[in-house]
Amino acid sequence: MKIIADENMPYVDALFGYLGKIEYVNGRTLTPKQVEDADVLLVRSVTKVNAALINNAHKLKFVGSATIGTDHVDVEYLSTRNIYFTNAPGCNATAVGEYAFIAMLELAQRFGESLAGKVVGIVGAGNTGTAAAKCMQAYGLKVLLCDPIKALQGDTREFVSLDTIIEQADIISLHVPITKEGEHKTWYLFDEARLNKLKPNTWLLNCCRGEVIDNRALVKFKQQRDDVKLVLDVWEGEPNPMAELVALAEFATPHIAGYSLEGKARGTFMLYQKWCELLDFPVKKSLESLLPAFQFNQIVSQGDLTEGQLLKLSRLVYDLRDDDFNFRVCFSTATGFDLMRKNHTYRREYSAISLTQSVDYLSAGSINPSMLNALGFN
Ligand SMILES: NC(=O)c1ccc[n+]([C@@H]2O[C@H](COP(=O)([O-])OP(=O)(O)OC[C@H]3O[C@@H](n4cnc5c(N)ncnc54)[C@H](O)[C@@H]3O)[C@@H](O)[C@H]2O)c1
Ligand SMILES: O=C(O)[C@H](O)[C@H](O)COP(=O)(O)O
Repeated sequence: MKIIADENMPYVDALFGYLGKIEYVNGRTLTPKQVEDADVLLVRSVTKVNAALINNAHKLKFVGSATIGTDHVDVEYLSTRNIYFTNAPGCNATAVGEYAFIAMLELAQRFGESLAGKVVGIVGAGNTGTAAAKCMQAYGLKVLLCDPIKALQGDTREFVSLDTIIEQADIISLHVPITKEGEHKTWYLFDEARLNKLKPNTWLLNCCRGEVIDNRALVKFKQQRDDVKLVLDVWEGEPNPMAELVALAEFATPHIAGYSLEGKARGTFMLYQKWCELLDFPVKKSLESLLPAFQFNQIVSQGDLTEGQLLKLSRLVYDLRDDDFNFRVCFSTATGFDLMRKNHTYRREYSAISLTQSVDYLSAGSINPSMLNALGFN
């Protein structure tokens, strides 16, 4: 069996190696010729899987995308060809949630503010939005959720309108899929008119898809409204984001909010599980056995933990400043965006750290251990 896999997908050898011959490819430049004799195609979000790519791949029976988003796949076409398709819903939700939370801690520190006490509006309360909300709520922040689709589906959480979020939230974090049609379409959800409604000093984070914000309008808006702070992980026109916008963002990264080792491993693992299920093979491997122990896997706390110390602790698993710095150096070269993603050093999730507290830990005013556990620490 021939398995074609994106070179940026970890653990393919460990999970699929015994099933066939694996060939690694650059997902962005993959050609029809390269997939012609594939039985299995494993991709990430940069590969457009459509008739143009797989028309001549007559043996192809399985396409797996180790991602949450599916906007790069023509799912209808795959179904007309009877090719099984699966993605990996939720695989990197924790990574995205922690990225958003850590970015907020970073903004607070950079601008001499306290994150505690702020109201956060989450737009899109699915896997990543819920993971982000979990961190915010663990830290005691008031969270407003906007998800008209979930509300209609009977989700029992409390939801508010997007207008309410814009009016009331100090921080807005976007977690919707990109959709171009329908009542709830998200393409340019934040257009010029909506951006102009943002209240003073709003922090706006986009970790979902670049086109959810009209990037040109955002440049114009931010040039006039520097009180608004931006954290942008995704961009219109990837892998070539607008240079003006990168310069205006407080934190800028190349679509790596979901790039924790756990998140990427989970993505590949979910495809492996689906493939085994389909062939009625036993699942012989476990996700835990793939992950190495983290360098700082145990932390002993000697006392109070302030917001600044929580940020320092968070930087052990993920230092956003490094990615922001490296991105600004490399994004404008022809391959900079993709190379940074390819060579990205895997960060870990909070769960990679176990906390042990010394007896005097629980003093007044400290961030207590149950809060850290709720954030995701072990
Ligand atoms: N930056 C990254 O690395 C990264 C990682 C993972 C996912 N993503 C992107 O984030 C998107 C969301 O991921 P997820 O796992 O949370 O998906 P999900 O499907 O679990 O949740 C998305 C939610 O958005 C809601 N929604 C849709 N249209 C909306 C609208 N107009 N207003 C408010 N809510 C709306 C849906 O009802 C759903 O609950 C993915 O589709 C993907 O494009 C990016
Ligand atoms: O949809 C997703 O899951 C993310 O956008 C994904 O993690 C992006 O990473 P890529 O697949 O491009 O490596």
